[in-house]
Amino acid sequence: MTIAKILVVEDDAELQEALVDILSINQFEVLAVSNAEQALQALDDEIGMVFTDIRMDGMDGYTLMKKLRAYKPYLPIVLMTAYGTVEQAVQAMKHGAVDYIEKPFEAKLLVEKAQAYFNRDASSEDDFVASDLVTIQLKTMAQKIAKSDASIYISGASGTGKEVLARYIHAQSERGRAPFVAINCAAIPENMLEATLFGYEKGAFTGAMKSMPGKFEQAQGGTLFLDEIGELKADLQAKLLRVLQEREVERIGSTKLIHLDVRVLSASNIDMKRAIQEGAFREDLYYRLNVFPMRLPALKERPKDIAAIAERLIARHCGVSRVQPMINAPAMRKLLQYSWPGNIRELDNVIQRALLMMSGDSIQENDILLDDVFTEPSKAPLSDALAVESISLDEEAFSGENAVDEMYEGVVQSSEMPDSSTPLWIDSALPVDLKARELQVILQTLERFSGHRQKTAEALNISPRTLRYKLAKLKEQGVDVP
Ligand SMILES: Nc1ncnc2c1ncn2[C@@H]1O[C@H](COP(=O)(O)OP(=O)(O)OP(=O)(O)O)[C@@H](O)[C@H]1O
Repeated sequence: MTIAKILVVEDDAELQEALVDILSINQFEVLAVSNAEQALQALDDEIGMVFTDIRMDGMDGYTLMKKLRAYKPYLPIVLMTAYGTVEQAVQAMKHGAVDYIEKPFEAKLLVEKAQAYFNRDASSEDDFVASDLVTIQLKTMAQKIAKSDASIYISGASGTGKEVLARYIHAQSERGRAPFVAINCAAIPENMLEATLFGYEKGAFTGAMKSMPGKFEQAQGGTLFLDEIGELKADLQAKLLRVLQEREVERIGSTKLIHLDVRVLSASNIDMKRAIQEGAFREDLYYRLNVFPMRLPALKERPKDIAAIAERLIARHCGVSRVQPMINAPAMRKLLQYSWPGNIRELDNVIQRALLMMSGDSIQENDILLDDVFTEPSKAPLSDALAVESISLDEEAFSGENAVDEMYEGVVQSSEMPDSSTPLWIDSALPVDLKARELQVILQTLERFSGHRQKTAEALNISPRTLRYKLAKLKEQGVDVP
């Protein structure tokens, strides 16, 4: 079994050394790196917690946190902030950091945080939230087949929770305490995929400075999850088939065969039957992967999951340091009536926005910003809507007292009218949503530029004066502006 480690990301060599010493003395396994790029490279299933500095050359700690979150939604991340960035750290906690510590800190505090969060990775049975009959049945089925070593192929649209289901199957299996290694076949550059999957020996190709085990080897004793398997090119499909048949792998540049004890789970959101018919995917490989097929329905096909998963997402984003708000009835109705084309990933975004937007102690209807604010009524693509928005933002004339309202008028008038007989402006929810959308665009852009006003104004294509005016307005309304 692998030993979980704490990843420390700190560019100050002396501080890094001190952190490693303190954690090691307190019996934690530690891996230290000096920047965010190295942290992303070092990330594997052995990392059970991250302490990261915020200001670093290259990618900063916030961006790192977001990337880590996308890859490992439950990984505890603690930000180490310098004086003056605490407010931003608090803001970052709304986006998924579980905690922060202000520099300089005492060794005792570091150890307390490590003890509180280390390995509090929630990849447990409770992760796969199931409240709708269809998902409850799927979960029961998953529990049964988890006990066997059968290959399972999970189909379902993007964001329906295929990886969550795969983790659940692994956790329920006898391999549950061994590694779960996930690889997204579409996310790795084609020329690196073979080496990533099967490993390589030092000198096997230019840049192979040292030998590396592949994902198959890393998953020894456990489970390998091959996501977006439909993206594999023909030559790799043939190699994968051979590895699955022989249960042996050969690193690139080596002739030594390594025996594998790995269960393989795979998933895809493309129509594999069609890919086979079109000759893009090997039928023999598909049947080897698909000993047991499971299909995750779209979120709209399992409406009873919406409330339960929304609550779980709120709990995840609030962590231990923020009181978890309730979703009031009109807000919940809005969630239930929506079609969720992006499934749970989209629900996750909506919940994060709501947590950012809300001001009282519960999430209200206006805090729910759906992606269809523009697309559904006007059938115009979101990009068009944003273009309209940025044209409106551009208008200096809008820096007056009624600027916001004038802006919405402009948007409504310049939007394409729906063919239905209901005029757009009769939709009473629209101006509120548009205002909220503007707030969201501004805050996201500000965040992207770490609060830098000039860069934010340039990116939004508005003058710094207009931005200042809008930020002042937001502050007046009680919005926490970074
Ligand atoms: N049943 C569930 N309960 C709670 N959270 C869930 C559930 N299913 C999915 N999620 C959350 O939804 C997001 C998307 O899930 P996941 O990555 O598993 O989807 P996916 O189908 O594998 O997506 P893709 O096809 O794009 O890789 C993640 O944040 C995940 O934690």
